[in-house]
Amino acid sequence: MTRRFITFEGIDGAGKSTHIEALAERLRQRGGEVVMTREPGGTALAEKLRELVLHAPMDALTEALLVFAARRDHLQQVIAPALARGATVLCDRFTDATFAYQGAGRGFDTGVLGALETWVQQGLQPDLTIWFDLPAETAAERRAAARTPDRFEQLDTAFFNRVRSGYATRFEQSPERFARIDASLPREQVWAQVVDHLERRGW
Ligand SMILES: Nc1ncnc2c1ncn2[C@@H]1O[C@H](COP(=O)(O)OP(=O)(O)OP(=O)(O)O)[C@@H](O)[C@H]1O
Ligand SMILES: Cc1cn([C@H]2C[C@H](O)[C@@H](COP(=O)(O)O)O2)c(=O)[nH]c1=O
Repeated sequence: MTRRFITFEGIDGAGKSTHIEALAERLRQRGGEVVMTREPGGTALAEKLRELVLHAPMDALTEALLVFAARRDHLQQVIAPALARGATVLCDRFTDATFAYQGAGRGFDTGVLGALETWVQQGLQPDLTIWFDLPAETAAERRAAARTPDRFEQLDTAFFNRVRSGYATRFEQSPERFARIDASLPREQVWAQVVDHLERRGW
């Protein structure tokens, strides 16, 4: 069975969650185990760290260390075992989010983030990263209609413009790994782009 590690990225409110469940269903219909998970989170320990990262005041280094600590536990307990048994793992956010939010958004040293990435992941990278890209203003309008904001969602458009440019930098560094989706379009057209990228890979 083909093991695949697919991650979903984008600024808050980009529309990732809307499509992950549908993609899981599509892949299940083709046979094989599909594991849906998220970061920060995905294990009991990592979900506790998620609560802190999303709600407790802290500086950018603390934030970066906590998301990587959560990631290490998640990789050890969930992602690596699932990939080893041949499952497809769909993960709502991964390390590109750390470069985008803590790196570009908060201004934290990306060299340090790169060192942590190497230590924590030991070379493991997603096979495909679906990046839901849209203007910060559009995402803010969607979030406003949807929910109570957490620590990140309270930040201004300038922060989310930096986060978006952080994703663009990661995209430029590894274009073969990324599928960039125009997430400003209506849901059906966003989904059609997701399917098109999978079909291009024969998935
Ligand atoms: N293409 C779309 N057009 C208009 N609204 C959308 C579209 N896709 C999703 N939405 C709406 O925008 C809001 C945010 O979507 P969603 O929760 O899927 O985003 P997200 O990227 O998972 O956000 P977060 O990462 O912050 O959890 C929801 O209310 C959702 O219904
Ligand atoms: C993995 C990761 C996440 N974040 C931020 C990005 C979001 O604002 C939240 C997660 O919320 P979501 O609704 O589940 O998308 O956490 C981060 O700053 N750094 C990271 O590495």
